[in-house]
Amino acid sequence: MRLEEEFSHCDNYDEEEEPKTMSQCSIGALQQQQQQQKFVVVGYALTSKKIKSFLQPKFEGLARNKGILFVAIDQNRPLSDQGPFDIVLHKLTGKEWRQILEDYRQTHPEVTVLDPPDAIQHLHNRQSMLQCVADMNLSTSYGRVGVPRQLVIKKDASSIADAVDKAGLILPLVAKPLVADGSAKSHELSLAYDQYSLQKLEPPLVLQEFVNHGGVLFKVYIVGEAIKVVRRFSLPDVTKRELSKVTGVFRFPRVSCAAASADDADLDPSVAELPPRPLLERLAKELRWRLGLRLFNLDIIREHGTRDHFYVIDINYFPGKCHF
Ligand SMILES: Nc1ncnc2c1ncn2[C@@H]1O[C@H](COP(=O)(O)OP(=O)(O)OP(=O)(O)O)[C@@H](O)[C@H]1O
Ligand SMILES: O=P(O)(O)O[C@H]1[C@H](O)[C@@H](O)[C@H](OP(=O)(O)O)[C@@H](OP(=O)(O)O)[C@H]1O
Ligand SMILES: [Mg+2]
Ligand SMILES: [Mg+2]
Repeated sequence: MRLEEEFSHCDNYDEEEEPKTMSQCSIGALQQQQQQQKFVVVGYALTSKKIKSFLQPKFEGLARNKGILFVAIDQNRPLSDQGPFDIVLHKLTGKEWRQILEDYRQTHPEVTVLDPPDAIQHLHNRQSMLQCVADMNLSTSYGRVGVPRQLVIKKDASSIADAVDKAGLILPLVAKPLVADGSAKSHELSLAYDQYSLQKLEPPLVLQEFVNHGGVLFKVYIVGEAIKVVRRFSLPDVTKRELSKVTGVFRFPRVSCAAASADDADLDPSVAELPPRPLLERLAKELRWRLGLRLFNLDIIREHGTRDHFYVIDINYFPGKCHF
């Protein structure tokens, strides 16, 4: 079932209505509302960090006014004893949890599990994450979309320089932990400027060619068939001059996450121009199908000096700051 269909019978709710919190709704009023129409019940299993960022009271109130109820899943009780749910929304890691969800999907085909755990697992490895984009080889009259050239190093830091040389990768390189499981460590990235310093890196990792993109990236949020694009500040370009002078490996912070939105900044229009909508729609549609996911975002950059050469550098499941 399409995500939009799940919510379609909520469409007669007044969007402008002021959201009410649970405490504002009297039990009687809630029961009356429940009798009048069917609620869409979303069972959620999220980390406390995610609950804080995503399930804010205002959002829950707005959802309730639209006929959508969020109910916490108790991880200490069997999932089948809870609910009934129309949707299970989750972002937890661990083999045990994945198995619980897979079993539940088999026994409850009428419930939409957002999203299937195996499909999400695909994004937890930075190599398999971008494989779909590479396979797609998208090239249209609006532009082309690829992934930066990259190399996986499973172990042995002393062999990295040779491997990079053999693969013909061009410095500087972005070093990213191979596993992207949402842990703080999985977001510890660094930029390596010279061959000699590569031995300082800690495998397992992915080494990706750094693509100059004018210091701005685009985050494309995908929720079912809806997409939303925002600008974020990113790493600045590395000039040839800088590359010839600088040596070493430099850790960098989660720049696109921490940085303020670049949407209102005074930017060079050729850098700030959003990627063409038809190109993003085609990319999103294909990725939804290939990844089997309905709730994710991707980071895409435009190669500086070009109008239409794009690179996807990251894909995240159920990201934090959806701007819908
Ligand atoms: N190949 C690349 N070329 C240029 N800049 C890059 C490249 N890869 C990453 N970056 C920069 O590093 C940042 C972090 O990289 P990436 O998005 O892969 O990490 P992440 O930890 O998964 O981020 P997120 O918080 O979005 O999950 C990007 O937002 C971008 O600024
Ligand atoms: O909406 P954007 O700016 O893209 O930020 C998200 C990141 O891209 C995701 O990688 C984070 O999720 P993980 O920490 O599970 O990777 C995600 O963390 P969250 O799931 O804890 O909210 C966000 O920080
Ligand atoms: Mg990213
Ligand atoms: Mg990421």
